[in-house]
Amino acid sequence: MFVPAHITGFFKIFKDRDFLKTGSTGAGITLDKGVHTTIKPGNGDIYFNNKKIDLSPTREVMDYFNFGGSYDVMHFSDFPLGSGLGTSGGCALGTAHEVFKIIDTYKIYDDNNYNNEAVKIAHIAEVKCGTGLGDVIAQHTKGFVIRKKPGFPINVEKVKINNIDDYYVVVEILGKKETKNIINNPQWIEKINKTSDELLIKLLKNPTLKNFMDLSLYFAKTTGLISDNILEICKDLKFTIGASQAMLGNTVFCICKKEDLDDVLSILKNPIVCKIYE
Ligand SMILES: Nc1ncnc2c1ncn2[C@@H]1O[C@H](COP(=O)(O)OP(=O)(O)O)[C@@H](O)[C@H]1O
Ligand SMILES: CC(C)(COP(=O)(O)O)[C@@H](O)C(=O)O
Repeated sequence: MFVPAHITGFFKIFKDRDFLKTGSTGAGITLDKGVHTTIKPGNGDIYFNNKKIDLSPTREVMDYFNFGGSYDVMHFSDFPLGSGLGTSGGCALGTAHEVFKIIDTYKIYDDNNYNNEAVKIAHIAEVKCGTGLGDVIAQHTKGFVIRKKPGFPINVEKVKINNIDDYYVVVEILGKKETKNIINNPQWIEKINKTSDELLIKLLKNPTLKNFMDLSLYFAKTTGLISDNILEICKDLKFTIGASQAMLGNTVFCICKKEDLDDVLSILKNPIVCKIYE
């Protein structure tokens, strides 16, 4: 199962005793790169790019199904963990889908039921582990996704992108950032939430990629989440549709048209070229 990476530009945090009501509002885009997950008979081990690790959201999904003992989960990811590209969410959602395929060999569930249950299980795993709030819902929806309400029932707007093939998303990963250190910190929550309310309204009024990028950079700067280094890179990339810091990572991302791609690649040191994935 392939689950696309997801870049959040801006978001607001909602915590609730009910994990299904916990989540985030905000906006982001999914990419044609992400994480492929398979499951095979084994000992309950988790592998990430062939390295055995105990990845908490994946473990959470396996435990939900009491799946620990007899299968291994293999994640093959285009991006490292901790880069603000929804990799943990992709691992959780891919695991949930693959487990469903195995446990329901008699097709008791119809595909739509699969989908809904897999998304809920993966979302709960992310929220419980502190590794995400809205990625799974965005990765399930795919494309340019505005999340209007947190958690479930899912309430999102999938924005139609005309001439989607004209756009490139270029990312550069400059380091790691643990999501849980931000979304569980009261000071950060306060900064994030007082900034993001107006942004959602502004984007819904003018749902363009340009406006998304402008609002994302405003969010990254106003909350203080953006690093000085990434802020400088974003200034160098102002000729593009827009550039900002992927939330929550130490990663810069920009959206550009094909005619500007070579100039972007000349500025970034280790660029990864992606497309928007719907
Ligand atoms: N080597 C590792 N072993 C176990 N867990 C890891 C390892 N490297 C990263 N992780 C975990 O992966 C998760 C990454 O989630 P997150 O910070 O949300 O990053 P992302 O933006 O990739 O989703 C964190 O819980 C982190 O502790
Ligand atoms: C921004 C974030 C809270 C974390 O995203 P990541 O670092 O990619 O796990 C995301 O889950 C969201 O709610 O939009």
